[in-house]
Amino acid sequence: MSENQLQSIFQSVEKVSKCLQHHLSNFIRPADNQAPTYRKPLFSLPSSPRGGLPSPEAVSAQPMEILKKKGTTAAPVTKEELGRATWTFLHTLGAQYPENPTRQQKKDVKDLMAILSRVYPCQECAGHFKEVLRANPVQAGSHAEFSQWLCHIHNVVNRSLGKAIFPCERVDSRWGKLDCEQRNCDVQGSLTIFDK
Ligand SMILES: Cc1cc2nc3c(=O)[nH]c(=O)nc-3n(C[C@H](O)[C@H](O)[C@H](O)COP(=O)(O)OP(=O)(O)OC[C@H]3O[C@@H](n4cnc5c(N)ncnc54)[C@H](O)[C@@H]3O)c2cc1C
Repeated sequence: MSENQLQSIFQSVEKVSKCLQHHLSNFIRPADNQAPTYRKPLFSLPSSPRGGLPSPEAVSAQPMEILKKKGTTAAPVTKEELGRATWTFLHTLGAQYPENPTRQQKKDVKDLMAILSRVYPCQECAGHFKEVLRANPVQAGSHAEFSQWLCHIHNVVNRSLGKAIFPCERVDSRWGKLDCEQRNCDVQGSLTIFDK
């Protein structure tokens, strides 16, 4: 391949990179009081020799450079933060769960709980959750059944941690449906259980 062809390929990549950079800047914003620190494309042609080719080090170092400059190096997540985020996910799933779930939807939430009890990224919690599921098999025949079951198992975990028991009759007022324009996020249930 000639040097001109290579040059043309890298120019195309640079264009895509600039476009990506523009989109990424929507996700990695500097704090309000900080000036933007990084405006180069993720992948750019240096004005140095090597026939216009960027060094591999320069390319691979750029994303980390962005992270360092933006001060977004990850801090460890606590067990409590992980727990709150997971319960938010699960109760929101319960709030969105349809009145008449399809067979597939019922299977999916059962599988999800089983998988969660295996891969939950806190070993002690995962082991505990496995026992909770064994003693309290998933009930997902309807919205009410599933959201009440989630409330119940959350209370089982609460009790084991010495936390207050949540009144499950209030679960629908604590955990609403996802706030989404024109209910675009609603999960559709079947009219009959034999749809799928
Ligand atoms: C599957 C799973 C297993 C876990 N196992 C362990 C474990 O073994 N050991 C451990 O230390 N931590 C465990 N955790 C984390 C623990 O449950 C808490 O999330 C964490 O201690 C933070 O508690 P919190 O008091 O902030 O509120 P959380 O218990 O996280 O609850 C968040 C919010 O949910 C609401 N809420 C509380 N109870 C209910 C309920 N029954 N129904 C509906 N809404 C409710 C309240 O408004 C509360 O503020 C587990 C989490 C999950 C998701």
